[in-house]
Amino acid sequence: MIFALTGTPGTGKTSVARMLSDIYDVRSVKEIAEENDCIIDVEDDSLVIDIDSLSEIVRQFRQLDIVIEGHLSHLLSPDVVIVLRCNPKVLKERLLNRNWSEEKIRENLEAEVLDVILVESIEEVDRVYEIDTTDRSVEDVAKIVVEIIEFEKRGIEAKNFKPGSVDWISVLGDEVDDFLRI
Ligand SMILES: Nc1ncnc2c1ncn2[C@@H]1O[C@H](COP(=O)(O)OP(=O)(O)O)[C@@H](O)[C@H]1O
Repeated sequence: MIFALTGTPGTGKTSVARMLSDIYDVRSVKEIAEENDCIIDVEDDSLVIDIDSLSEIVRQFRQLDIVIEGHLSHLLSPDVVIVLRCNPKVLKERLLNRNWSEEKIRENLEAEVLDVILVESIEEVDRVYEIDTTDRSVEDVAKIVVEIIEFEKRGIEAKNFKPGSVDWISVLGDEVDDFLRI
């Protein structure tokens, strides 16, 4: 089975994937794209990837149990998608530590507020989970991901962490304008 670990940049995919790599075969979208010559371009330190070719390649992994980490992983025809979420106020602090342009940070915060990756995942795949990482340690998030994977490997839907629990617009209230290009 192919498990996609996705989410807006800064939500903790790399950190959680590092913990999972002791248990599962974990690959990043970036490394699979590099190994298979699927990188079209690099724009503002983001990769432009040939998603169709990469999806074809990823299909070969279906016989294995593999976790693919990256904010495009949900677009590679996985069996299950796990979306990490993070309160935009916390996410903003994390992204400010990257030498990204203000515009790029705002775009990513806007995407998190508007559930962009969750919506894309639901459009792509039936089995989608959503974990709010805001007040959880990396270890706790990794434990939840393992629980979901182990349930799904047995053909059982993990009842907790189904999409719909996160609503940043309500949480942010009047502050939401600060995170949207208004
Ligand atoms: N659950 C968490 N609690 C506290 N800090 C976290 C958590 N997850 C990630 N971080 C921190 O947030 C930053 C971004 O994490 P990272 O794993 O690089 O995110 P992504 O791979 O989604 O871009 C890192 O500094 C990391 O240490």
